[in-house]
Amino acid sequence: MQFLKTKLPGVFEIIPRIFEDDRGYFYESYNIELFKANGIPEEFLQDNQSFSKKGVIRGLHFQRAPFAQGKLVRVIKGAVLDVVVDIRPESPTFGQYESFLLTEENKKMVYLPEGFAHGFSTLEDAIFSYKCTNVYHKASEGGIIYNDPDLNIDWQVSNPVVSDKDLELPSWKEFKG
Ligand SMILES: Cc1cn([C@H]2C[C@H](O)[C@@H](COP(=O)(O)OP(=O)(O)O[C@H]3O[C@H](C)C(=O)[C@H](O)[C@H]3O)O2)c(=O)[nH]c1=O
Repeated sequence: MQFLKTKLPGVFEIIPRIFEDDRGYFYESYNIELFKANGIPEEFLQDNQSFSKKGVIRGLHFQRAPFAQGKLVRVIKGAVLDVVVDIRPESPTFGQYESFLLTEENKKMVYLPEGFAHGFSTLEDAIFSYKCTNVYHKASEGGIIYNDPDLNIDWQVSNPVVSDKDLELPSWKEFKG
Protein backbone atom coordinates (compact mmCIF):
# COMPACT_ATOMS: atom_id res chain seq x y z
CA MET A 1 0.00 0.00 0.00
CA GLN A 2 1.55 3.33 -1.10
CA PHE A 3 0.74 6.58 0.73
CA LEU A 4 1.38 9.56 -1.54
CA LYS A 5 1.45 13.03 0.00
CA THR A 6 -0.44 15.74 -1.89
CA LYS A 7 -0.16 19.52 -2.05
CA LEU A 8 -2.72 19.67 0.80
CA PRO A 9 -1.05 18.82 4.15
CA GLY A 10 -2.65 15.73 5.70
CA VAL A 11 -4.37 14.55 2.49
CA PHE A 12 -2.98 11.32 1.02
CA GLU A 13 -3.63 9.50 -2.23
CA ILE A 14 -3.39 5.81 -1.36
CA ILE A 15 -2.56 3.04 -3.83
CA PRO A 16 -3.46 -0.37 -2.43
CA ARG A 17 -1.42 -3.50 -3.19
CA ILE A 18 -3.51 -5.64 -5.55
CA PHE A 19 -3.13 -9.42 -5.51
CA GLU A 20 -4.41 -10.91 -8.78
CA ASP A 21 -4.79 -14.55 -9.69
CA ASP A 22 -6.91 -16.78 -11.91
CA ARG A 23 -9.95 -16.11 -9.64
CA GLY A 24 -9.75 -12.32 -9.77
CA TYR A 25 -8.19 -9.91 -7.27
CA PHE A 26 -7.77 -9.18 -3.55
CA TYR A 27 -6.64 -6.04 -1.75
CA GLU A 28 -6.65 -4.59 1.72
CA SER A 29 -8.68 -1.35 1.65
CA TYR A 30 -7.72 -0.46 5.22
CA ASN A 31 -5.06 -1.67 7.68
CA ILE A 32 -4.62 0.23 10.93
CA GLU A 33 -0.94 -0.69 11.23
CA LEU A 34 -0.08 0.58 7.74
CA PHE A 35 -2.10 3.76 8.26
CA LYS A 36 -0.48 4.51 11.63
CA ALA A 37 2.97 3.78 10.17
CA ASN A 38 2.26 6.37 7.43
CA GLY A 39 1.10 9.18 9.68
CA ILE A 40 -2.64 8.48 9.80
CA PRO A 41 -3.36 7.46 13.42
CA GLU A 42 -7.09 8.23 13.30
CA GLU A 43 -9.51 5.34 13.65
CA PHE A 44 -12.90 5.09 11.89
CA LEU A 45 -16.30 4.99 13.59
CA GLN A 46 -18.69 4.83 10.64
CA ASP A 47 -18.73 3.37 7.12
CA ASN A 48 -20.96 4.78 4.36
CA GLN A 49 -21.88 3.71 0.86
CA SER A 50 -23.79 5.58 -1.84
CA PHE A 51 -24.78 4.92 -5.44
CA SER A 52 -24.92 7.84 -7.86
CA LYS A 53 -25.95 7.87 -11.49
CA LYS A 54 -23.52 9.40 -14.03
CA GLY A 55 -23.52 13.21 -13.93
CA VAL A 56 -24.28 13.64 -10.21
CA ILE A 57 -22.41 15.97 -7.85
CA ARG A 58 -22.62 15.30 -4.11
CA GLY A 59 -21.08 18.02 -1.87
CA LEU A 60 -19.25 20.02 -0.82
CA HIS A 61 -19.92 18.77 2.70
CA PHE A 62 -18.28 18.72 6.12
CA GLN A 63 -19.29 18.37 9.76
CA ARG A 64 -18.29 21.02 12.30
CA ALA A 65 -16.30 20.12 15.42
CA PRO A 66 -16.67 18.18 17.67
CA PHE A 67 -18.24 16.00 14.95
CA ALA A 68 -15.73 16.82 12.22
CA GLN A 69 -14.94 13.79 10.07
CA GLY A 70 -11.78 12.52 8.48
CA LYS A 71 -12.65 10.25 5.51
CA LEU A 72 -11.08 7.36 3.64
CA VAL A 73 -12.88 7.24 0.28
CA ARG A 74 -12.86 4.82 -2.64
CA VAL A 75 -14.92 3.69 -5.62
CA ILE A 76 -16.22 0.14 -5.76
CA LYS A 77 -17.89 0.49 -9.18
CA GLY A 78 -17.64 3.18 -11.86
CA ALA A 79 -15.60 6.39 -11.77
CA VAL A 80 -15.70 9.65 -9.82
CA LEU A 81 -13.76 12.88 -9.59
CA ASP A 82 -13.22 13.26 -5.87
CA VAL A 83 -12.66 16.81 -4.57
CA VAL A 84 -11.26 17.95 -1.23
CA VAL A 85 -11.13 21.63 -0.13
CA ASP A 86 -8.93 22.82 2.72
CA ILE A 87 -11.21 24.73 5.13
CA ARG A 88 -8.65 25.03 7.96
CA PRO A 89 -8.13 28.82 8.44
CA GLU A 90 -4.66 28.26 9.88
CA SER A 91 -3.55 26.08 6.95
CA PRO A 92 -1.12 27.43 4.32
CA THR A 93 -3.43 25.86 1.71
CA PHE A 94 -6.67 27.33 3.15
CA GLY A 95 -9.22 27.60 0.34
CA GLN A 96 -7.23 25.40 -2.04
CA TYR A 97 -8.65 22.21 -3.51
CA GLU A 98 -7.32 19.07 -5.10
CA SER A 99 -9.19 16.55 -7.24
CA PHE A 100 -8.53 12.84 -7.73
CA LEU A 101 -9.78 10.39 -10.35
CA LEU A 102 -10.97 7.34 -8.41
CA THR A 103 -12.20 4.37 -10.43
CA GLU A 104 -13.13 0.70 -10.19
CA GLU A 105 -10.05 0.04 -12.34
CA ASN A 106 -7.39 2.15 -10.60
CA LYS A 107 -8.67 1.22 -7.10
CA LYS A 108 -7.10 4.40 -5.77
CA MET A 109 -8.24 5.81 -2.41
CA VAL A 110 -7.97 9.23 -0.78
CA TYR A 111 -7.64 10.02 2.91
CA LEU A 112 -8.75 13.51 3.95
CA PRO A 113 -8.43 14.50 7.62
CA GLU A 114 -10.86 16.64 9.61
CA GLY A 115 -10.87 20.20 8.31
CA PHE A 116 -11.77 19.48 4.71
CA ALA A 117 -14.94 19.94 2.69
CA HIS A 118 -15.55 16.92 0.47
CA GLY A 119 -17.54 16.14 -2.63
CA PHE A 120 -17.45 14.15 -5.84
CA SER A 121 -18.84 14.10 -9.34
CA THR A 122 -19.70 10.89 -11.15
CA LEU A 123 -18.06 10.33 -14.54
CA GLU A 124 -19.93 7.01 -14.73
CA ASP A 125 -22.64 5.45 -12.55
CA ALA A 126 -20.70 4.88 -9.32
CA ILE A 127 -20.81 3.03 -6.03
CA PHE A 128 -18.85 5.16 -3.53
CA SER A 129 -17.67 3.70 -0.22
CA TYR A 130 -16.02 5.57 2.63
CA LYS A 131 -14.94 5.34 6.24
CA CYS A 132 -15.45 8.26 8.65
CA THR A 133 -13.52 9.11 11.81
CA ASN A 134 -16.70 10.38 13.44
CA VAL A 135 -20.39 9.53 13.37
CA TYR A 136 -23.08 11.39 11.48
CA HIS A 137 -24.39 14.42 13.37
CA LYS A 138 -27.00 16.24 11.29
CA ALA A 139 -26.95 19.41 13.40
CA SER A 140 -23.21 19.75 12.73
CA GLU A 141 -23.48 19.49 8.94
CA GLY A 142 -22.12 22.32 6.84
CA GLY A 143 -21.21 22.86 3.22
CA ILE A 144 -20.16 25.10 0.35
CA ILE A 145 -21.98 25.36 -2.98
CA TYR A 146 -20.34 23.10 -5.57
CA ASN A 147 -20.06 25.77 -8.29
CA ASP A 148 -18.63 28.56 -6.13
CA PRO A 149 -16.79 31.04 -8.40
CA ASP A 150 -13.97 31.62 -5.92
CA LEU A 151 -13.17 27.90 -5.55
CA ASN A 152 -13.74 27.48 -9.30
CA ILE A 153 -13.74 23.66 -9.18
CA ASP A 154 -13.70 21.82 -12.51
CA TRP A 155 -16.02 18.86 -11.76
CA GLN A 156 -15.68 17.54 -15.32
CA VAL A 157 -19.46 17.11 -15.66
CA SER A 158 -21.98 19.45 -17.30
CA ASN A 159 -25.56 20.10 -16.13
CA PRO A 160 -25.02 18.02 -12.97
CA VAL A 161 -27.80 16.44 -10.92
CA VAL A 162 -27.50 18.08 -7.49
CA SER A 163 -29.77 17.68 -4.45
CA ASP A 164 -32.04 20.58 -3.46
CA LYS A 165 -30.15 20.70 -0.17
CA ASP A 166 -26.80 21.09 -1.95
CA LEU A 167 -28.18 23.78 -4.27
CA GLU A 168 -28.86 25.91 -1.19
CA LEU A 169 -25.36 25.62 0.32
CA PRO A 170 -23.53 28.88 1.07
CA SER A 171 -20.78 30.39 -1.07
CA TRP A 172 -17.12 30.33 -0.08
CA LYS A 173 -17.37 34.02 0.88
CA GLU A 174 -20.40 33.32 3.10
CA PHE A 175 -18.64 30.29 4.61
CA LYS A 176 -15.55 32.38 5.48
CA GLY A 177 -17.76 35.11 6.99
C1 LIG B 1 -24.14 11.60 5.36
C2 LIG B 1 -25.26 10.84 6.00
C3 LIG B 1 -26.56 10.96 5.57
N1 LIG B 1 -27.55 10.24 6.19
C4 LIG B 1 -28.92 10.38 5.66
C5 LIG B 1 -29.46 11.79 5.63
C6 LIG B 1 -30.32 11.82 4.40
O1 LIG B 1 -31.66 11.46 4.73
C7 LIG B 1 -29.73 10.76 3.48
C8 LIG B 1 -28.91 11.33 2.35
O2 LIG B 1 -27.98 12.24 2.93
P1 LIG B 1 -27.17 13.26 2.02
O3 LIG B 1 -28.08 13.77 0.94
O4 LIG B 1 -26.53 14.27 2.93
O5 LIG B 1 -26.09 12.32 1.37
P2 LIG B 1 -24.80 12.80 0.54
O6 LIG B 1 -25.17 13.99 -0.29
O7 LIG B 1 -24.24 11.61 -0.11
O8 LIG B 1 -23.83 13.30 1.69
C9 LIG B 1 -22.47 12.91 1.72
O9 LIG B 1 -21.87 13.57 0.66
C10 LIG B 1 -20.49 13.86 0.71
C11 LIG B 1 -19.82 13.23 -0.47
C12 LIG B 1 -19.78 13.58 1.95
O10 LIG B 1 -18.55 13.59 1.98
C13 LIG B 1 -20.50 13.35 3.19
O11 LIG B 1 -20.04 12.15 3.78
C14 LIG B 1 -21.96 13.29 3.09
O12 LIG B 1 -22.43 14.59 3.43
O13 LIG B 1 -28.89 9.94 4.31
C15 LIG B 1 -27.31 9.39 7.24
O14 LIG B 1 -28.23 8.75 7.79
N2 LIG B 1 -26.02 9.27 7.70
C16 LIG B 1 -24.98 9.95 7.12
O15 LIG B 1 -23.81 9.80 7.57
